[in-house]
Amino acid sequence: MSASFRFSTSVSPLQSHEFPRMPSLLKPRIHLPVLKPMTIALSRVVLPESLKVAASELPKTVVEPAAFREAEGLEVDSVTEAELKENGFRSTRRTKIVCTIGPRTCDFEAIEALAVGGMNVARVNMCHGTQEWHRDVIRRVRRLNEEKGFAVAVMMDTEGSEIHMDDLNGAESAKAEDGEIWTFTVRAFDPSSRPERTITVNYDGFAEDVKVGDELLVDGGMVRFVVSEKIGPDVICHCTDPGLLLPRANLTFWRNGSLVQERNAMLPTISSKDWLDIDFGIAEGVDFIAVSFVRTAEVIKTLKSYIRARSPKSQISVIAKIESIESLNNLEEIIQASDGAMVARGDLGAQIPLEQVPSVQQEVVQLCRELNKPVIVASQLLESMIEYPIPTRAEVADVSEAVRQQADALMLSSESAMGQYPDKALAVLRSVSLRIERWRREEKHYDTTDLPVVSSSLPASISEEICNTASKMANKLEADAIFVYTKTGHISSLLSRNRPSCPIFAFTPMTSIRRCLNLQWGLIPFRLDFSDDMESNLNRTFSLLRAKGMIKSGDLIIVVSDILQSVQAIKVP
Ligand SMILES: Nc1ncnc2c1ncn2[C@@H]1O[C@H](COP(=O)(O)OP(=O)(O)OP(=O)(O)O)[C@@H](O)[C@H]1O
Ligand SMILES: CC(=O)C(=O)O
Ligand SMILES: [K+]
Ligand SMILES: [Mg+2]
Repeated sequence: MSASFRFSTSVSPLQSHEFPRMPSLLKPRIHLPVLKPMTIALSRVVLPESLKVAASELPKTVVEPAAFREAEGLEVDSVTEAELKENGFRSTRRTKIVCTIGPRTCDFEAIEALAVGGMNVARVNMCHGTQEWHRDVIRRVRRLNEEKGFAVAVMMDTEGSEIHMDDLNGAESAKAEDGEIWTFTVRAFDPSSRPERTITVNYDGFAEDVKVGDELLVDGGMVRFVVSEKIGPDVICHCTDPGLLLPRANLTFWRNGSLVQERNAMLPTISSKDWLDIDFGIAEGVDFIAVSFVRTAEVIKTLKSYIRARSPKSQISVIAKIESIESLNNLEEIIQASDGAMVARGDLGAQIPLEQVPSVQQEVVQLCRELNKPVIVASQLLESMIEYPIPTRAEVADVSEAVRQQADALMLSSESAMGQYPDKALAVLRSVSLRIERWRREEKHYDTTDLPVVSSSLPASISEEICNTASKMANKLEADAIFVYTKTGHISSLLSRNRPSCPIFAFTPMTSIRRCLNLQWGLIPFRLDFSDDMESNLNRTFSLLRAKGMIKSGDLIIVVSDILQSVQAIKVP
């Protein structure tokens, strides 16, 4: 067995001989003319009929995201700082981590522990809890960022119009045994009047739509029932696969081996409750809105123009959750219209045969990279860690595969929301990511594939070419880091997309952009005010970073900026 395959419990600092440095390379420059920044025209908001009622219920004022403190100098969190100081650039983690915040992790200390453990994005799922609960969580994340210099972004995940069970009147779960008779109904009950083994379903057409003989799958098959009789609003079923029913668990029904989806298709992707949650998210200044059960690109476009109209200055990115058959049918248009995508394997696996999930994951990850959109791989990565302190070997293999595919981010769901070991689960994602990334680099597995052109105008194409060139240069010269100075964040995403072998230090004057960049592969975002004079920006950055011990003389840096369309290779003086 070669040394590089030897197991270690911690990620050891890489040996210096692994990164031969360029002997005496000083400032070769490739200069291109400075180009005018592009202006983006705002389109008018046209809400479809089905959304108009919901939208009219919303407050009329334009909501601005809450103001964030813009610190002086260079803003970076202590965890990144320590990591860079101790381990050097090469060993920083490239794959980002999203943690779902739930009852287990909602207090300030638990959120801080996740941030210290490497959480890049905190996700709140509007399926669960009240807006007040989520508001408290979002504000705690913001306080943590302000007090400790973190750039943890907040992602709000919409409930969507899936069919699901009620909240079991607050019970943690209910056990369905083999052969038991249960009633699924559209009638609602208060806790005192709920008949035994009766579940309310959130969708009025339910009893009309199911047929005797249909199979009812809870959470994609965790519990299974067969419909034996229909009595008015009540659907009588017997349990064929026993298990635990969890509050608000997702329901699908299957007929002759196929998912019944006609009815789902009539529900709006963004329900009236979702619009209220979206308004709440805009008001609270969330960084990402993840849209559940996206079916078409239209809904993404509508949401994006809605956000622009309500909060013109906000930087909210819209993430399309790929978790339905329709989303697969319209995949490219949906991803093109979005600011990123999530492979939401939980619901996806309830809609397509499980054995198709891995190839869909690979396809979505690849397509996102081609279209320059960040992609998150989500659900059941470390499911067993809800209960156990170590993952199964199969789970580690699954995480490794997502890292090997170079997805931008991995996501914890129940593991961090309500599991017993949120910090340990996070540590597993972190160490597996580091190990697999290092393995790829050692095997020189970094990508040299030519990515398709994404830019549609000349200035944008120039930026894109510069980023492709800079990444290739960084790989060939075995640079220590790429520095990118960006006001909008766009060029840093074009660098990230190349998956270069060294990390990318992204300097941006906006706190909100810094948070958004935290979802993207390989970017280490810093907040920094910079001028149009790149020479002085560089000198300032070098001295700030050197003072913090985060870079040292002789480090080879490739520099790109959206001020000056140029690539520079510089040795830190
Ligand atoms: N805010 C919350 N309050 C209470 N429980 C939560 C909360 N957020 C998550 N949970 C619990 O954690 C579990 C996993 O959370 P997560 O949001 O990832 O799953 P999910 O509901 O299956 O996702 P989705 O509905 O987006 O497909 C939930 O089923 C729920 O039990
Ligand atoms: C995350 C999510 O929504 C899913 O996996 O279904
Ligand atoms: K959701
Ligand atoms: Mg889902």
